[in-house]
Formats: sequence, C-alpha cells, structure tokens
Amino acid sequence: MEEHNSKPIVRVAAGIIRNEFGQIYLTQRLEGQDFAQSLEFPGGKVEADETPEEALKRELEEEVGIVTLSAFPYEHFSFDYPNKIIEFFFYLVEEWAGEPFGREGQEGFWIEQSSLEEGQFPPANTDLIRKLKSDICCR
Ligand SMILES: Nc1nc2c([nH]c(=O)n2[C@@H]2O[C@H](COP(=O)(O)OP(=O)(O)OP(=O)(O)O)[C@@H](O)[C@H]2O)c(=O)[nH]1
Ligand SMILES: [Mg+2]
Repeated sequence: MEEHNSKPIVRVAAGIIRNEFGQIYLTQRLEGQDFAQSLEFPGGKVEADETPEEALKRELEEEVGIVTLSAFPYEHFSFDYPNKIIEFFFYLVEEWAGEPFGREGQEGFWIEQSSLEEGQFPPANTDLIRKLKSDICCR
C-alpha cells in the first residue's frame, strides 16, 4: 500500500447511479462500518490488481447487484481523513443491467439529485454533493 506522511493511501471507486428521472441510487452504510448509517454512493476499495473502473464494476455487482454497461469519470480527488488518505474515483453510471438493491443487507433508495443533502454523507463527499446539486440537468 502507498503511504503519505505515514498514513495509508486507499483508492476507492464509487458509482453515481442515475436513472432517466434524474434520481440517484444511494445506500446506507451498515452498522460496524466506518460512518455507519451515512448515505453513500455504492462502491469500495480498488484492489492492487485492478483499475478503478474494474473495481467500480465489481463493487456495483457485489453491493447492489447490477452489471455496469457504461461509466464516465465524474470526479477524482483525494480526501485527508485522520487515519488515512482516500483517493476517490467517482463515476456517473447511467446504463446498467438489473435493478439495484442492497445486496449486502443495506438499505437502498432513489433520491432526486436536487434533494441530496451533504450532511447525510461522509465528510469527503461534501464538494461532490454540492456539484451534483448544482448540475444543470437537475435543478
Ligand atoms: N463507497 C463509498 N465509500 C465512501 C464514500 N464516501 C466516503 O468517504 N467513503 C469512504 O471510502 C471508504 C470505502 O470503503 P468501503 O467500506 O466502501 O470499502 P469496501 O466496499 O471495499 O468494503 P470492505 O473494506 O468492507 O471490504 C470507506 O472508508 C468509506 O467511509 C462514498 O460515497 N461511497
Ligand atoms: Mg463499499
């Protein structure tokens, strides 16, 4: 694992799954995970032998049971948490096969893009949520 000032750097790929109504599929982090009960974009850690896009596809299948048919890079940034630095790769996913559901027992629901609230997400997501809310598509 890469290190920076002795903190581990973790790469995370996550999907902004958006339907034709401008709604986004979110899940709720489970008890026992960090930021339990926070909302999140489904996704997870990029394994050593994967590209971020491969990790995205694997995670979306594992966590919400969909097969990703297209994914476009939407935001790429690093966020400095107290115990680690996370490098995020967020993708916009508008084409997939299947119907997303909380495959790991987590809650999942569709929310209007314009109704997202940054306070419901982990701190790393704040700027991303603001960008999504100001997105011309959905105001
Ligand atoms: N998936 C996801 N993770 C996020 C978001 N925002 C954010 O800070 N994170 C953080 O990024 C990391 C992602 O890890 P994860 O718990 O999803 O990883 P994973 O699916 O590989 O799970 P695992 O480590 O339990 O196998 C966590 O520390 C999580 O708190 C988000 O919007 N989506
Ligand atoms: Mg995950």
